[in-house]
Amino acid sequence: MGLVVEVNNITKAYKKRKSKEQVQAVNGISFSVKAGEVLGLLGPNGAGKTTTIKMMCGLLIPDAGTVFIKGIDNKKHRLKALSHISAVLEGNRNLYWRLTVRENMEYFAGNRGVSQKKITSRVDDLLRKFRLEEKENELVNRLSRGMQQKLAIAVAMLADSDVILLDEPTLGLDVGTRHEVRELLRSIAQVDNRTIIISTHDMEVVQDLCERVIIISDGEIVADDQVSNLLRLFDARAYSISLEGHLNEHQLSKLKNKFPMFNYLPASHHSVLEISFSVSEQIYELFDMLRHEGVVIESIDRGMLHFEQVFIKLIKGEKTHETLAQSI
Ligand SMILES: Nc1ncnc2c1ncn2[C@@H]1O[C@H](COP(=O)(O)OP(=O)(O)OP(=O)(O)O)[C@@H](O)[C@H]1O
Repeated sequence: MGLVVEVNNITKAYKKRKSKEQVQAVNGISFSVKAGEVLGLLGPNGAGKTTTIKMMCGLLIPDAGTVFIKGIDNKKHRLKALSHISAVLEGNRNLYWRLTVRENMEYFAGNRGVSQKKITSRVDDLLRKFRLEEKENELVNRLSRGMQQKLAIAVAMLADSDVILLDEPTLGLDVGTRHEVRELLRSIAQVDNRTIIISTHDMEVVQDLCERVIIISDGEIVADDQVSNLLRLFDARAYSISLEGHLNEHQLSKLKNKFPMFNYLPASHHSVLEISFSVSEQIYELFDMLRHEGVVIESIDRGMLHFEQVFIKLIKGEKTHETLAQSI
């Protein structure tokens, strides 16, 4: 499979408004994306995800580094490179609020080069697929946030772009609409075999949709791997340990000093320690410590991890990209 997106060592600093200080939003990020890949960009607030997306779709020019879309430099041949991209940015900024749903679709279809003959059938098709037919004559500013978001994604689907960039597609949506948007994205990814890059805080989007995830923290990549690999790697080191009786304050603080990532759940006659380790040998250190403190272990089970916990570990610097690669 060919590379559709190549991001090479991009950096971007913003000037703070009132001072001369600079914020280094993106600090030397490189990655490439293959045709048909669904990639998640994850990171805490202010990590640099939106800045990265904006540099990919030509809304911001990197201070250094290059972005190639289908082998075309998006700085030197901006329009040609961008003809392969559709982007849905935060806040549905790509919609005209005083036009109706259908008018928006028709306007953008023409704008993205869909031939006059095909516009009606293409728009009808997408309105049906996105379940927006009943709202086709509604002004966009009267739509709910979820409908606006669905329309913004439908608009991005009008052109047959090779790459779809989505910035926070499920932000601020209720549970039902979030689910619906996830299902739509899944069908787009599966049926159309397009390259999709999604920046998100929504772990369900990552776990359900993305094959691969890049985690950004402070403008740098801290992990770049298949979601399944990351889950497996940390899953093997997560345990749920049932203890006789309860731990006292002193024992808890000793644990905290040595193993910062644990959950202590006291029940009536026993307690449960949910704990995960950065290296598996640490479990023996835990056994030693518990034995030394006279704590009796009732049972040990393998813990279940959700991607959210993996994410928190990576952000806390438990593993870097290099060490992850070595340990897989
Ligand atoms: N226009 C701007 N002017 C100055 N600083 C900015 C501007 N846009 C972003 N920043 C700063 O750059 C850094 C990266 O911001 P960015 O929006 O790319 O992060 P993000 O990962 O998308 O965050 P979030 O998840 O909160 O949307 C942050 O420190 C942010 O405050």
